[in-house]
Amino acid sequence: MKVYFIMGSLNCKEAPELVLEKALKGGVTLFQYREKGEGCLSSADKKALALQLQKICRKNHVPFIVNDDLDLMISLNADGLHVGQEDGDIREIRRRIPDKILGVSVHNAEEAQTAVQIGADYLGVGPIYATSTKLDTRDVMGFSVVKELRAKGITAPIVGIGGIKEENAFDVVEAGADGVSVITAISHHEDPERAARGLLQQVEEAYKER
Ligand SMILES: Cc1ncsc1CCOP(=O)(O)O
Ligand SMILES: C=C1C=NC(C)=NC1=N
Repeated sequence: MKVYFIMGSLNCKEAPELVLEKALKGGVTLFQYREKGEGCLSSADKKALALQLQKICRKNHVPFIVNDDLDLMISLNADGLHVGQEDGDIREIRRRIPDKILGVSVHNAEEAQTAVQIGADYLGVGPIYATSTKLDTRDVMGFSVVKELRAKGITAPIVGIGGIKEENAFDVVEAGADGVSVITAISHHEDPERAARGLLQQVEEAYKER
């Protein structure tokens, strides 16, 4: 969970395969393929890219997670799925993929408790900081939302998400997250390997403080 890279074709300035190769070299520990936004790939093109990125994750022994698209996840036999609060019935999804990683986006303790009770394997919490990558986010929460979830007894794995970069990753982990998930801090960086390495260093530094 330390450095959870998320991206799709629209988030990359160069070939997504190349960005992912570099990010993995820099120490990314988990990857999510999230093909979303105006003009994103669909059907055959989306599946073709997903297969390419899955192959690269396999080669690097990093789990490959699919965002939202349960059918794609099943057809690829991916390692898991990440869903939001609105992406269909989480109970139903858990029932259909009992042995896969299931990540759920949550925004407060109530949503977190429900997700854990249903059997979520990790929680994506945010947006922690302002982000222009996802336009329909809830209000920016700051890393205190992570502290609150821990204070309310949520012990499940948590990644913070939203506007996270090398400069602020430490605070998110120090607040109690197990890692950070990022899109543009890596995908828009001219050297994705260096970006990933810098994030990993900050996360591991914060681990020592806990
Ligand atoms: C998918 C998602 N969910 C909450 S914020 C966000 C976008 C995160 O993108 P970035 O890391 O570029 O801010
Ligand atoms: C919206 C999201 C929140 N958290 C994570 C980890 N992934 C997402 N796609």
